[in-house]
Amino acid sequence: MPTDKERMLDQKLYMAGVGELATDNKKSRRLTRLFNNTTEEQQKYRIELLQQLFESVGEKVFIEPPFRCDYGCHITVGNNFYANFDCIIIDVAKVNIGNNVFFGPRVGVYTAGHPIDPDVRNTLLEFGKEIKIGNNVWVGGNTVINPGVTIGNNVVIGSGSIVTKDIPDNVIAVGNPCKVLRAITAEDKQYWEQQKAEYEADIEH
Ligand SMILES: CC(=O)SCCNC(=O)CCNC(=O)[C@H](O)C(C)(C)COP(=O)(O)OP(=O)(O)OC[C@H]1O[C@@H](n2cnc3c(N)ncnc32)[C@H](O)[C@@H]1OP(=O)(O)O
Repeated sequence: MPTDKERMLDQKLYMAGVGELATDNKKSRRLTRLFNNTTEEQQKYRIELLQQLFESVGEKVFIEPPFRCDYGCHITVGNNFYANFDCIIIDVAKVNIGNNVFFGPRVGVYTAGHPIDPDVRNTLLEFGKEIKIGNNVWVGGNTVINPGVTIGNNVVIGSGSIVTKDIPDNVIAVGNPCKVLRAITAEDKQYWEQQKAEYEADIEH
């Protein structure tokens, strides 16, 4: 017979807050409280706390406090991750974040769902669906990523988007519900490389 935690990670209905889940949740509350009480002088300690909190953490990870999550131990973060203030990750299922991912302020990554039927919902049975975010992704501020969504590689999500369906590679996607606005092309690369060259020629070294 599986435990509630095993059913949760199998993306099936489970009862929150019981058994091992209660222990995991308490650990996460403690670590996020310690993290959110750190100062900017405590970067090394911040990383140590994230290493205890997350399933795995890459190099050069910077999360602006305050940060909140349900369990932490279901979150995998790649290299060069930056999350601006007030990021919330509800990780009742796995959340996999690739390399070079930037979050604007108030990004919500919500794996959790509740039954549509109120009688079943009111029993407090719930479920989670995994979220995956690829490499080289910038997620604009106040975006919500819904349960089960996969965002591809080289993607920009506009501010205030509600991402309800998968987003393919190499696009800008915006809105509620979030839809592809356009592809990211060689012209974008050329434009931004030009801007960078101008900066490098201009700036005092
Ligand atoms: C780490 C950090 O990120 S901190 C900084 C946080 N900053 C942000 O969150 C800003 C995020 N940036 C955006 O949302 C930008 O609008 C981008 C990057 C998605 C697009 O920028 P641009 O390529 O310059 O797009 P542009 O302004 O030309 O808009 C193109 C069209 O998309 C629409 N659009 C742009 N952004 C959005 C959005 N977030 N939601 C809905 N529609 C949008 C525009 O209204 C415009 O529509 P139109 O063609 O009908 O006039």
